[in-house]
Amino acid sequence: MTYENPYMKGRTWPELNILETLRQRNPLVICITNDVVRTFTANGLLAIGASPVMSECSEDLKDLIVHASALLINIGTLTPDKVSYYKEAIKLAKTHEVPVVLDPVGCHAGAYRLSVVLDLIKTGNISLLRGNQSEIKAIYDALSPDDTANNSTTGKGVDGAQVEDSAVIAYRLARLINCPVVTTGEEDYISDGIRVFAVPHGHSVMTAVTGTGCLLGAVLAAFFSAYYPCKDSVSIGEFLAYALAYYGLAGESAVQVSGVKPGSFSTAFMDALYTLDDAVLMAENRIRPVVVPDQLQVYFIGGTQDVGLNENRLLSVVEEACRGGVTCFQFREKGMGTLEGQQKLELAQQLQQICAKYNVLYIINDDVDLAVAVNADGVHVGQEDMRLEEVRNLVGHKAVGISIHSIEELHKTVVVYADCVGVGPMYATSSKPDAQEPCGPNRISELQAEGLTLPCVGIGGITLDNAKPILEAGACGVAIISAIAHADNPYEAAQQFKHLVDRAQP
Ligand SMILES: Cc1ncc(COP(=O)(O)OP(=O)(O)O)c(N)n1
Ligand SMILES: Cc1ncsc1CCOP(=O)(O)O
Ligand SMILES: [Mg+2]
Repeated sequence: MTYENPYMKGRTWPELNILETLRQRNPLVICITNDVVRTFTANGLLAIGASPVMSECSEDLKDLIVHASALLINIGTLTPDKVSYYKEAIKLAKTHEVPVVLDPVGCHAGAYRLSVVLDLIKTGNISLLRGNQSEIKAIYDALSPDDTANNSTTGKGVDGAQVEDSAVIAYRLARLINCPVVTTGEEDYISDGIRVFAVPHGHSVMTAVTGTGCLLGAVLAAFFSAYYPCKDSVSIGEFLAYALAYYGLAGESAVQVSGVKPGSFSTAFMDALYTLDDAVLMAENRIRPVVVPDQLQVYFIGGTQDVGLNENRLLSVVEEACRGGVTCFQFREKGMGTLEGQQKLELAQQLQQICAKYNVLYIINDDVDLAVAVNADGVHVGQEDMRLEEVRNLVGHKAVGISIHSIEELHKTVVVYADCVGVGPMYATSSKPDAQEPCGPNRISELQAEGLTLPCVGIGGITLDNAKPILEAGACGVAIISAIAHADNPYEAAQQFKHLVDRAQP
């Protein structure tokens, strides 16, 4: 039986034909790249169906940029005289609305490289930053406004070492510099500053072939040309996750042919980039949504039932809460007199626009069909709602949250299908008439001692005065209805919760 979404009235999301779109467009990718990888990059771009051109001076670039779909700047063989060219290229790209991918090769290994990269980022016109985990961490450490960044450098030379919390760093850096960040390593991560995805594809032999990292930067640049036609059905973060998955799958399939032999692999990899198609990409990708603790810090929940059944009031409270610094919003429309059908759909879309404006993660409560119809960032379900496995099948790479009240419920929950957890009620609540008995903050540490590793928030009866023990017990954040929705000033309330969580966390 085919799945009917009541909000979509026979309409379905169009199939994602990313590779076909890219190949049809045959995008011109201008590469300002390093001396070591030019041929490999050009061959790789041709193999994926793009059109490469290498450019070495601005006189030439002025002519080329008008036809370009993307510009790659790779600082691999950096010299001082190249820096003004990079800057001029970025300026030209901005004038012609051409996306710029920056590959900050080796910036963790030398202060000069790092200062150049920071200068280029400061132009505010980088569309995607792609580096290995050490490079991305070095940039994050240099730009991070607080002392949460650890200024130790990891890795030497241009090959990166594994860096803990790469997903968190990608998310934070994407927000800091306002552009998507890809960080590659044993597992790759991409964040657009709202969502985070893990892409566990590729093969270790790829690190034995010089230029595989640099070619990835060029490939990601080419993918920008295929994003526009897909943008209504997939976020830029998820789209770039597909690009990473394609690249890694090509690596895996090449190894099947070549074996673990760098020379033969190199040839087989070009063949695989050329032959891999959308059917394989869609069927075999192992892209995983990741919820990082930062996304859950201040998790506001609301529906018209929380604001006197007044839609406009809800819109304004949510906008104020987003402006005040909530990191996540859940649309929970539930109870007597609340909206249904088309009216609920329209309100969900308006709320989604507000969240997008403030880079706030947008979750739908209970109503999986609605989450699919509006293409929300995620969905939250409880123990009595749709089964997690079924939810996962319907929502693909959206974030999935689950409620857990007790150790018994933890044992009943198939956590592999979930990405985060709401634990509660922590305290007595008047916002959920059918809530269970309060379980108190210690329930969080008990669940973690019992094996819960997913990031979690406490929920239920939380105020500024009783939030701290929840964070001390191990929650990443607090989920709140009334303390924001009923506040005289929801903006200030949200801001105070954000300060409280920031202070409580290292
Ligand atoms: C973040 C978060 N945690 C828990 C809940 C409660 O979900 P559920 O138990 O399904 O109850 P309802 O909210 O559906 O009444 C939640 N919504 N969000
Ligand atoms: C949805 C939900 N789930 C458990 S308690 C609760 C209500 C939280 O609302 P409030 O923050 O007003 O207590
Ligand atoms: Mg529910």
